[in-house]
Amino acid sequence: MASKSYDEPAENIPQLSAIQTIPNKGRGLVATANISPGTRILVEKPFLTMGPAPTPELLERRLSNVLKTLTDEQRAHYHSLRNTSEGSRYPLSGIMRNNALPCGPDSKIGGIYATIGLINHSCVANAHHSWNKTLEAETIHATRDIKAGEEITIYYLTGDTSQTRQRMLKESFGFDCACQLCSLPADKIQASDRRRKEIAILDHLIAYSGRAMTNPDACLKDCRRLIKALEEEYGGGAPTLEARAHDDAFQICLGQGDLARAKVLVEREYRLRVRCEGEDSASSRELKQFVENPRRHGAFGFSMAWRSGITDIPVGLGEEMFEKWLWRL
Ligand SMILES: C[S@@+](CC[C@H](N)C(=O)[O-])C[C@H]1O[C@@H](n2cnc3c(N)ncnc32)[C@H](O)[C@@H]1O
Repeated sequence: MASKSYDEPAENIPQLSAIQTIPNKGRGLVATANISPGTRILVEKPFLTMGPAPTPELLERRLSNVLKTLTDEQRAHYHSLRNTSEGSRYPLSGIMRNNALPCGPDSKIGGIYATIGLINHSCVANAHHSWNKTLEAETIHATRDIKAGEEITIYYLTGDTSQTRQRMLKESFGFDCACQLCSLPADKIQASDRRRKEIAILDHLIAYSGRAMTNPDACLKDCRRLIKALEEEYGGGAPTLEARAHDDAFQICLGQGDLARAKVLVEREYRLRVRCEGEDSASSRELKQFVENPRRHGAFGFSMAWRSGITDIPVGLGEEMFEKWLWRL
């Protein structure tokens, strides 16, 4: 896979962050101004990309060849990155494994970034990273309010209870997590674990084969409980999980021919997507067509038991009554 060196940012955005040393984590990125949710903090092209190779020897050789084509500064940066399999026969591949981000949701191509690659993990992250196909660059968006001086963090992995997370972070990335959640006293971590177990159970129930069709009412209420549990655990910092729960609720209503609720739910899902990826991301664009016309979605009209039209969205209800209507309480 070819490597490319990019020095110019993909688009002009104000400088909102700076690289600093973070206790127990090495380098990291810190906000230099107050940042509100949905703000695009960074857009960056990888200075090196690499796909899988048939053998470890070949991957190591390819990386070695690609590194020769980079500038001294980029090469030095690559060698400064963490390699948790130090001492192994394949040091360059170790750095790649520990630091690359996939160039797209299902992409096997990994990219190495001068700045984004220095963002540390948190189990309650305040930012989201995603590959923007149009810009051919990785973007970082704030998902929660970030105060000037606060560290900007992303998820290397999400979900799971603390023990499982710690084990997976150690196995996959070679570190003991020192994030703000993992540093809390035991009783607070236990409370978080309980919420995460509830989230996992609800996820499982909603996805349970055919239940959305055989018991849509119960499934819709589980979506609402899941969204509430996510808000409680992540404080708005898990918009992709919240978006997925809204998508499930959207499809349940569509399946019952309920265009009014489907429209409200897909609008909420769209806002969550935009908050973490921007309006120009592929998934935001795809969702926009369903916001404009939910009927376009293939799930529409499996049954027409809850039949409604878009004009049936109630107007003039207070927030509480509107939520009661939306979730069929
Ligand atoms: C992609 S790098 C991030 C930049 C890195 N801090 C550096 O100085 O190069 C990933 C490495 O950062 C450190 N790191 C990231 N998140 C961490 C966390 N939550 N707790 C402790 N160390 C962390 C670990 O050493 C991990 O292997």
